[in-house]
Amino acid sequence: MSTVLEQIVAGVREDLAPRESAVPLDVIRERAAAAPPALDAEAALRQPGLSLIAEVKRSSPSKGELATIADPAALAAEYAAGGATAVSVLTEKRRFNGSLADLDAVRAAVRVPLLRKDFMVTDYQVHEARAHGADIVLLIVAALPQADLERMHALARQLGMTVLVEVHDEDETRRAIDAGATVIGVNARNLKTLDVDPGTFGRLAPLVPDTCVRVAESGVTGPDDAARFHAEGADAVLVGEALVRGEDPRRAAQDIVSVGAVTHG
Ligand SMILES: O=C(O)c1ccccc1NCC(=O)[C@H](O)[C@H](O)COP(=O)(O)O
Repeated sequence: MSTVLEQIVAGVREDLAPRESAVPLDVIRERAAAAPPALDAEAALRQPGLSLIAEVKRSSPSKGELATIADPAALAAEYAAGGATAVSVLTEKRRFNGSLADLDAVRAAVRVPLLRKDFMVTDYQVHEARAHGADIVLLIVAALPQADLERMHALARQLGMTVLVEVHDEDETRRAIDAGATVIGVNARNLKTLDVDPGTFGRLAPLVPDTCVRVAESGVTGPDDAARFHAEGADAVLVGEALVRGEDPRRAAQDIVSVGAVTHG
């Protein structure tokens, strides 16, 4: 029996085929090269305090529909107004009900760095992310053989993007470091079983070199969780469900960002 992650990746590959036919690799490459330069998301995430990567997430395999989000650009603008350092846009269609059109709409609406959140398994998707204005791409170690991880990491860096390399266990953390990752996301969610273990970040963060940006991903329900991850060494938290389910996403973003507020003087 295949895992949830394998099923998602199989669907992603199927959905990719018609896009590759409509816009061949050499064309998407040219579009990526012609896009306005990527914002330096890594530098933004390295600022003192706790950074928030706020996610536009309609649905998920674990929870089904989370929020309708008729206007992803308006939601992203609220996140940015609330102090989010970056906005993550899920572009996977089948399980998350996202799209590249969402990424385009958010790109047009906000000036903060944008993460294309998808299941990246080909170089084509990396060029595609850049062509649609992404400043950050996610590479999930569990979804990639090491050679692909290293090649796609290098490609995204060549295109000027920041790469968020996602891990869930010790071996994946070592593989991320070997691939040259400088921004490592520890996902509390096991993408094979969907179980969320809040202790994952605390266990793996000490294995991540101090030179890397450490991001705590998944299961952050609000400022208390964010404060705990910050105390355990997180430079940033990636939050989806808690923000999209709330009544006031700007306020919810502010509450998380204020956890790491740096006081001067
Ligand atoms: O969210 C899921 O159920 C999920 C299932 C399988 C693969 C990936 C999944 N989520 C992607 C993410 O990494 C999260 O959207 C992100 O970390 C935010 O998580 P949360 O704050 O718990 O919504």
